[in-house]
Amino acid sequence: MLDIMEAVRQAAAARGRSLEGIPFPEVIRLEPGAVKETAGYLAETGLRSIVVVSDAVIGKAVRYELTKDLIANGSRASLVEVLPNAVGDVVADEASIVQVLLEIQKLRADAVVALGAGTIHDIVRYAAFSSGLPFVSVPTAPSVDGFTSRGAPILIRGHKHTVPAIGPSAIFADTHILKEAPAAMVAAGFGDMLGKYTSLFDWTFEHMVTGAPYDELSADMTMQALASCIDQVEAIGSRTEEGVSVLMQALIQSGLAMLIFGQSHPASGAEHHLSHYWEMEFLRTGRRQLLHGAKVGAACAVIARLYRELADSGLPYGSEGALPEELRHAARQAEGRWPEIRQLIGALPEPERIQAWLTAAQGPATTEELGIGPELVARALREADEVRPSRLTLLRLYNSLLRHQPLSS
Ligand SMILES: NC(=O)C1=CN([C@@H]2O[C@H](COP(=O)(O)OP(=O)(O)OC[C@H]3O[C@@H](n4cnc5c(N)ncnc54)[C@H](OP(=O)(O)O)[C@@H]3O)[C@@H](O)[C@H]2O)C=CC1
Ligand SMILES: O=C(CO)COP(=O)(O)O
Repeated sequence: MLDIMEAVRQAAAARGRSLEGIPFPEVIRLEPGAVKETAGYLAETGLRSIVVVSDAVIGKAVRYELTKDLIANGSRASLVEVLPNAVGDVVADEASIVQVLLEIQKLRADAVVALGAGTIHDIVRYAAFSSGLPFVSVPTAPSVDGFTSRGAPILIRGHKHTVPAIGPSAIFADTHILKEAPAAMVAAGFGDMLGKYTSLFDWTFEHMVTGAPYDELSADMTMQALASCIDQVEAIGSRTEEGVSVLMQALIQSGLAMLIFGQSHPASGAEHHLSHYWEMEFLRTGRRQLLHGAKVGAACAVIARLYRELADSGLPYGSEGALPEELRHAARQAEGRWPEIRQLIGALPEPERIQAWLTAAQGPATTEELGIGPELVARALREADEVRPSRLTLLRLYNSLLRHQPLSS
């Protein structure tokens, strides 16, 4: 398998792009048995007082072996099981973060290990960042692209904010462990990657109509990671060693693209805003959470359908004069550049194609299959852009124009 960092360096060099100052992980291992290297890395780095964070779901055997290795390497180790909320979900919220912070303080820790999937990583990246400590990533499922990113999407008083934090100092992705992850989590990782079709479109759109920063290297890395998953969808769905490795490599690469750009634009557009909206709604109404990537995959098809309709109908102009200046300017730009924008929308896969890929990856393909009803889908389409008002997705411009339409008599 191609060394991931070497591929990044080559891609950057081909563009004459400097990677100076970007806080990449020192070590990226994606191989069978990689978890065994964790304790040695920490000891060699002089990090001896380690808090290992997981939740009860992770196999006791992995936690036991890791803790045993840390002690054998002369480290002090403390294991924290993040507790679930009232409905039984471990979520990245204030309570979980404080639970980890208290343990870090009690042990006077030098470093924190995230042993888990996306949620555990976000709790740890924020708690470690707040404590000025490094964290090491040991992913247990190829379910999200957040392992190597540096933004932490966390729930504060029920609202999903993404706050700056840190990426891992090292990542030990053990394919023996990843391959045993539930099929639904593997399919969710594929769904998170499929969402890059619409996130990359939205990023390009925002750049075109507002001049917001765009980074070709991050965009190309993300697109290439997505293409490798499409290419291997059958192997991913069958959870072969090769399929799971390709998926995990893509998720790491997509996370690195966010790390390089410094924000999540390459990986997160309107499809993520729909997913976050549904997550917040489930939390508010006391329902058990759905997997992030499963929501993103289904939302990608919903957004692709809407954008294709807009390509045919055009945006609902007429009220742009009532928009705040920034949005008014963007609306004018979008009007002027509509032929190019239509062409970009035309390059998005058809929603049915997206759903067929999700099915091939053994995941839910539609919002109905996920248990998200039509009313909630429609409401999210109308309101989800408010989850990230600073991002000018096509959904946000469309909704802003609709919201400012004069009331008809
Ligand atoms: N920072 C970023 O850039 C990104 C962050 N995210 C965030 O990630 C979160 C979602 O993470 P996701 O991975 O989908 O789900 P979770 O981390 O919530 O994991 C879901 C459940 O699966 C369990 N689990 C993990 N690994 C295994 C395994 N090998 N076998 C059995 N069960 C396992 C988890 O336990 P455990 O908790 O121990 O892992 C948990 O109980 C969201 O909050 C999302 O916003 C998503 C993408 C990017
Ligand atoms: O989930 C993400 C990328 O997959 C990041 O999401 P946000 O941009 O909403 O933080």
